[in-house]
Amino acid sequence: MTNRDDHTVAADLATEAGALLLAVREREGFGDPGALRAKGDRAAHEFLMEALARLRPDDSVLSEEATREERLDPRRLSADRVWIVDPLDGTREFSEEGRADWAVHVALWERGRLAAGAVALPAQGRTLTTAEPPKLPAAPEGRFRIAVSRTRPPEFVRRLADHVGADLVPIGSAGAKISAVLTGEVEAYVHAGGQYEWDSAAPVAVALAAGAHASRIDGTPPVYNQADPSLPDILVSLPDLARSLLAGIRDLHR
Ligand SMILES: Nc1ncnc2c1ncn2[C@@H]1O[C@H](COP(=O)(O)O)[C@@H](OP(=O)(O)O)[C@H]1O
Ligand SMILES: [Mg+2]
Repeated sequence: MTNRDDHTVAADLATEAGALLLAVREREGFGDPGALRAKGDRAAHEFLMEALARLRPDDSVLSEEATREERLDPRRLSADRVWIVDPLDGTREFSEEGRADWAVHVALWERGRLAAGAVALPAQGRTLTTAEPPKLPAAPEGRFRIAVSRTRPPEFVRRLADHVGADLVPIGSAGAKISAVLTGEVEAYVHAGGQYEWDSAAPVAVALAAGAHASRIDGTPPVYNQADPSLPDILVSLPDLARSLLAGIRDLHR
């Protein structure tokens, strides 16, 4: 089993789950957003669980949509390889007609590091993947843009933006926001106040493979496949902006 195979598996499964989600949206319509969200979550989760069991039967899986018992299964903690998946990130945006800021995340954690990952953006018709990491844009000279949650923007990010000379761009889904950094729609993503490993594992895998900066907001590396999957804050940016963003965050927290 080569590394290349894992990159391709991640990309193919994310893309295929994304196609399923587009079909669910098409079939169900937007009349009952709660039902649409539930059907999307379930369809993508079941597809990914079945596909990983078939293609990688010896590996563990940590999925947002697993039951609490499945997520707490201690076998994952002694496994060498764990797929960390978010079948539908940006669930709220998925259920809003016309929005394209939702994603499917498939990452592979292997012996302490993210080994492969893919973020499908089905409504944007693209998948970002470690199989072929995106080429990063150059950082702008002057003001830049920081992506934040549409619904739960951390309180300090507004002050951070003023401090470092940036504008805020609200976007749904952690995967869509990190992808926006990698494709040049924004230059950074800052989040704090709550999130889980599946929200960031796949997009961080792609970001790191592309040469972007990805860390906790205190500058330490994000660590995955922990007993408690809470990973409440994250900073992803073009590499040249990381130093001033981390310094700005430190200044504000003093
Ligand atoms: N304060 C918080 N606590 C827990 N999860 C959070 C959170 N803020 C954001 N998230 C999760 O991070 C993902 C991106 O959120 P946002 O679009 O607001 O930036 C969403 O994942 P899901 O859509 O998979 O639930 C959301 O649930
Ligand atoms: Mg999520």
